[in-house]
Amino acid sequence: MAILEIRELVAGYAERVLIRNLSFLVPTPTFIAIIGHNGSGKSTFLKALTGQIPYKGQVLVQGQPLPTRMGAMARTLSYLPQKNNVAFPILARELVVMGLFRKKRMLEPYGAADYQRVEQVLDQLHISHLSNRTFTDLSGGEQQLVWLAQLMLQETPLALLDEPTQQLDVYHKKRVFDLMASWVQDQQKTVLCITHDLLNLLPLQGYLLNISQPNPQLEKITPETIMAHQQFLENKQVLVR
Ligand SMILES: Nc1ncnc2c1ncn2[C@@H]1O[C@H](COP(=O)(O)OP(=O)(O)OP(=O)(O)O)[C@@H](O)[C@H]1O
Repeated sequence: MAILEIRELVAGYAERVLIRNLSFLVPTPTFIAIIGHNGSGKSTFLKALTGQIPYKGQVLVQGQPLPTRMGAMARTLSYLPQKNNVAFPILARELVVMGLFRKKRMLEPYGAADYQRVEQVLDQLHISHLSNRTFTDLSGGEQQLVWLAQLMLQETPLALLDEPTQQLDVYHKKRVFDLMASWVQDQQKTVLCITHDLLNLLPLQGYLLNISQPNPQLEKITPETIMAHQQFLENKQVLVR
């Protein structure tokens, strides 16, 4: 049974279809880099998968349609949007621990073991020093890493990430791509990640999905395919749909 199957997905906004008849099948846990020009519809695709905008077609995870109830969806899928705002001062570790919400009963407090898990993921991201800092005081890149830590705690079979490395320095970019590779290889997760950092994909195993192409299809990541898509994106104008 396929881990993920997308059948004839059509999505977009009023009068503006951005994703047209997209179909692909992912047989085993894998990494998929979603690439394409600004405005080509990458975030729109993930918004459709997370039920934030209406779509036509089918999305099957382990043979089952994605649940529409938020609680049930949270067991299958974690999602890191491109922008995520917090309007109140909260310690980084308190934001991260919320990644365990679906494992808790209503109003059940977080305990020592939960905070230990938090410290583990902060350590994996090499940001243990941020644990006790006020989230709203952190830099853009630091905040991005804290959100990633929260997503890691959710431990869902499918993770959707919208430009998780956008604001990161080269060290943390590499760290995050390495971690995503390990979620797939060691934990059998399927990761869909929007990115403009094509060169960071070179050491990874998985697939590219170029949403700027007229009929996007999965292509195996190899140095040759990455360079071909890099050139395509550098030279082709944005497709106006
Ligand atoms: N709610 C909306 N209503 C109408 N149009 C929208 C809406 N949200 C996004 N769009 C438009 O849809 C197009 C695709 O947007 P989307 O965010 O999917 O692009 P993207 O490929 O993720 O781009 P980027 O690389 O810049 O993040 C853009 O032209 C955007 O202006």
